[in-house]
Order: sequence, then C-alpha cells, then structure tokens
Amino acid sequence: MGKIRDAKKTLSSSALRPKKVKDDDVAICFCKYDPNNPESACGDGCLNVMTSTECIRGYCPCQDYCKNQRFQNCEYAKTKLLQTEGHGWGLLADEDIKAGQFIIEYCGEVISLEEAKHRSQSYEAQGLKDAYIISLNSNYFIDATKRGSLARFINHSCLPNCETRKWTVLGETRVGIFAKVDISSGTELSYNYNFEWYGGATVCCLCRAANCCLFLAAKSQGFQVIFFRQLLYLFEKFTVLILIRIILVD
Ligand SMILES: C[S@@+](CC[C@H](N)C(=O)[O-])C[C@H]1O[C@@H](n2cnc3c(N)ncnc32)[C@H](O)[C@@H]1O
Repeated sequence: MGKIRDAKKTLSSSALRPKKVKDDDVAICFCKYDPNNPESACGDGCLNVMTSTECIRGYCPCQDYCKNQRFQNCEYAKTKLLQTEGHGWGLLADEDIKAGQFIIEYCGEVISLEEAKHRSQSYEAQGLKDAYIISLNSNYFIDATKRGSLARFINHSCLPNCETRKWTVLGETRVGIFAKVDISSGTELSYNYNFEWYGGATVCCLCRAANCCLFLAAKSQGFQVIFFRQLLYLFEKFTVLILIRIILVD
C-alpha cells in the first residue's frame, strides 16, 4: 500500500482548478438562525441543502451557525483502514454513522476524459491491480491513485451501505461518500461502483451480496462489453477446469 496522507491535507477535487465564485453567482439561502431551534440553521429545509449546494462563509445569513459547509470544513465521520479477505484494503466506520450523514470526500487529481483513458491503460500496463478513477461529470474524472483521501479505500458492494453524491462547493462539483443507511461502528463501508468507476481490467466481485452482479461496475462498462467479457471469463475458467480434469484423470 502506498503512503497514506492525512485526508485533511490531501488535495480536494477542486484544488487543482481553483475558481473564485463571483458575487452574483453565490447562492444565498433564506434560513434564519433561531437560538431556540438549532435545526433552523441550514438544515434539511435550507434552499442550498435542497439543491446540494454548500453555503459560503461570509454570505450565509446563519453565519457561524451554518451547518451546510461540510465539505469546506472537512466534517468527516471517524473511519479506519482494514485489511479485507481477498480485495486489499477497505475502510471501516469507526463510530456509529446515521443514514444520510456525510462520511468523507472522494479527493484526488481532477483529470479530463482523455487523461483518464490514458492513465487507466497505463496503470493496467504497469500491473496496478486496484483502480481509483471515478467520474466527476461527463468531462472530468477524479484520480486517487497517487494522491487522495481515505475514500479511495472504500470497496464496491452490490448491496452497499453508502453512496456517492455530487455537491456544488464554492462553484465546483465535488464528490462525497454519504451513508445510505444507519451504519454501526466496525462495519465496512461500501458503495456501488456502477456508473462512477473508471476501471481497467475486469474484476470479479467478492462482495458476497445475494444480488451480486459478479463483476465490478458491470453496468457502467456497457452491457455488450461486459457480456462478452463475462463469456470470455467463463470460457477461460471452463478451459482451465477441463485441462485440470484431463491432467488428473489421465
Ligand atoms: C478504489 S479501490 C478500493 C481499495 C482497494 N481495496 C485497495 O486495497 O486499495 C478499487 C479496487 O479494489 C478492489 N475491489 C473493490 N471492491 C471489490 C469487490 N467487491 N470485489 C473485488 N475487488 C474489489 C478492486 O481491485 C478495485 O480495482
């Protein structure tokens, strides 16, 4: 495993493309902080929260009471690494996490589609087993292979307890991992890589869920490609089994 950096010190997905938000473009909510009701400060009813946009310090009417600056304040849940059986490192909840809670930002280098294609092929050629490129939008991807937060260690599951969500933060799109359900401390975190993951080689899924799709990101790789890859994979497995049988029987 490469050296792990402190998540708070790593690049956020927007760090490579800093963009000053113009005053006219700042989305300002209508929340009003009521000391008798702490939920009044940018909770579920906040216009910005409803549109997955973070409030900006200095503009939010709730000022220091604003609760809608979680990416900017790195308000991550406590997590820790674990060594899994068969699929490398994974990430555990190190405290009870509530459904809907922001867990961690998926940080890394922001790269173009062309660069993602190029890097993915190059990593595969270098024999890198694990792939860390996920989609930011149709034009940009986040590559956490060399630099990233602990989110890069979250494995795939076909029945996940987390999901990725895209938020607009200081005018930029950023990707966060959020809990889909209540998660108890000590449980491995997972999300479904479908439509997010820019993987290289076909990887057999080890999630053990009853609805397992057998391969990682089977849907995002396109039905035809994955169908033929699966056929090829099964053909290879059968050929090996037949050869072993021939060797053992003869
Ligand atoms: C983003 S990384 C996850 C962290 C990785 N386990 C590690 O040790 O760094 C994605 C890689 O983890 C492995 N992986 C993740 N989920 C898996 C699963 N359900 N089954 C098999 N391999 C998985 C695959 O090798 C994949 O390329």
